Amino acid sequence: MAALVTANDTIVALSSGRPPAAIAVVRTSGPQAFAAAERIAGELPAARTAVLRRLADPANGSLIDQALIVRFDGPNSSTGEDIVEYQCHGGRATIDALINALIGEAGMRLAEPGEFTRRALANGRIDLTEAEGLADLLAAETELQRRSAMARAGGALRARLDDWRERLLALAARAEVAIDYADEEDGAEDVELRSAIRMLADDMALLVEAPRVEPLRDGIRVAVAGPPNAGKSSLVNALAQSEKAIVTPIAGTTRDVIEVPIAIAGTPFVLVDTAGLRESADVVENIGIGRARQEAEGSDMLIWLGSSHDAPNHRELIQVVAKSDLGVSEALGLPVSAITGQGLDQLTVELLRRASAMLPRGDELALDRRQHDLLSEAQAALCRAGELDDAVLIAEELRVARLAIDRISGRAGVEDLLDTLFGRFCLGK
Ligand SMILES: Nc1nc2c(ncn2[C@@H]2O[C@H](COP(=O)(O)OP(=O)(O)OP(=O)(O)O)[C@@H](O)[C@H]2O)c(=O)[nH]1
Ligand SMILES: [K+]
Ligand SMILES: [Mg+2]
Repeated sequence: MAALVTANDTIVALSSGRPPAAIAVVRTSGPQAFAAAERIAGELPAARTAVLRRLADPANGSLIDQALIVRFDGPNSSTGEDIVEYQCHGGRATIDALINALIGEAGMRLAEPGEFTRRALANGRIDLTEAEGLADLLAAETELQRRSAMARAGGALRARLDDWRERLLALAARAEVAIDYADEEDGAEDVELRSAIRMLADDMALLVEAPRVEPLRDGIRVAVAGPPNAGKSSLVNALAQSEKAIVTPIAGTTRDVIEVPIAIAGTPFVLVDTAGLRESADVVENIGIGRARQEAEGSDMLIWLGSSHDAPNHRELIQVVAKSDLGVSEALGLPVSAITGQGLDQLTVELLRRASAMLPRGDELALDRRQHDLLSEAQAALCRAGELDDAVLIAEELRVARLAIDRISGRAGVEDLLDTLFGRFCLGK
């Protein structure tokens, strides 16, 4: 893998949570990590053995703290570099004193967010899919999010990609042989090669079609839409069990799109309250209505409170008949009442039922959009290759597929992506 960062600097950061706390973990990684630790803590312990040491500031000899220190030797460390971890007392002043002493040493500086992980990636300790999984793991708030992120952070996707890459290289080698012996017409070998290519394409197709990470990461977007005064905001509040949206008897109360994140049984949803759809002369309301239409079409699910004749086209449309306590005139749809609570349980069950088809199950592998698009590219190239006769063209499609796989794992062409990714990390990770 290409070197992505020049690691002449040794980086320092508080890797544990916000102080004060019982214990803080300060990490250093880079070529000066051991030398700095020796000056502050004295002789270093054997690798991967925690020892208690007095920490003193080399600048003036004053005692900073008594702390456990652990040393990890590169390249077999989490970053691939020499690492020293300090587990000191977790008071603000203690942490500051230690960090100041560390960055006072030659070649040492504060780390940027995600920089430890970035170095792990640059040194091939993890691949891009594991770094992305780690970012999701740090952000996970529900149990479902945690398990899915764990699978990716733990290298399940990396292993799959590595396997595919090996197979692609082997197929490419066979295609090269076919090019060299093109004149000697060995039809049997061609048929075998093409069927091996199609098998690989089928393997990839399974993951291309699997549920995606985004609805799990960001919550499944459920638009609540319909005519003015249909009871949309009341329904959102009832589902969220909290008065998030303004409710009045005045038609046209809601103008902006209001997002209310909720978790139902560990599944993340974002309820989206919208402006009532109607012809309006009001400029502001019209903007809101435009946004409401966009949400109604673009959301993962749509709860529709209007007449079924006016319902927008949506794959996941849930037709409800609101204000059922006032009597249900139209038999089509699920009767719900924000006032009595009728139908709310059935509605939640329906949301969960549809959600389960959109979400990766447990630790089932799932891709995000970028990974999905690249894997589709690879798979499409293999499908084309499986139909070709000319070994030169087959070899070219195999190369296209391998490049796409390499971009998923970060072996090729991802520099533009790294800043965005590591911006999501906390300091010290
Ligand atoms: N009886 C009854 N009244 C309801 C129910 N839900 C809402 N209402 C009333 O209907 C009126 C409109 O409710 P909202 O929730 O503001 O309706 P909306 O669809 O968000 O309205 P806009 O944002 O203006 O489009 C309010 O007076 C609510 O109290 C219900 O289930 N039963
Ligand atoms: K209203
Ligand atoms: Mg409203």
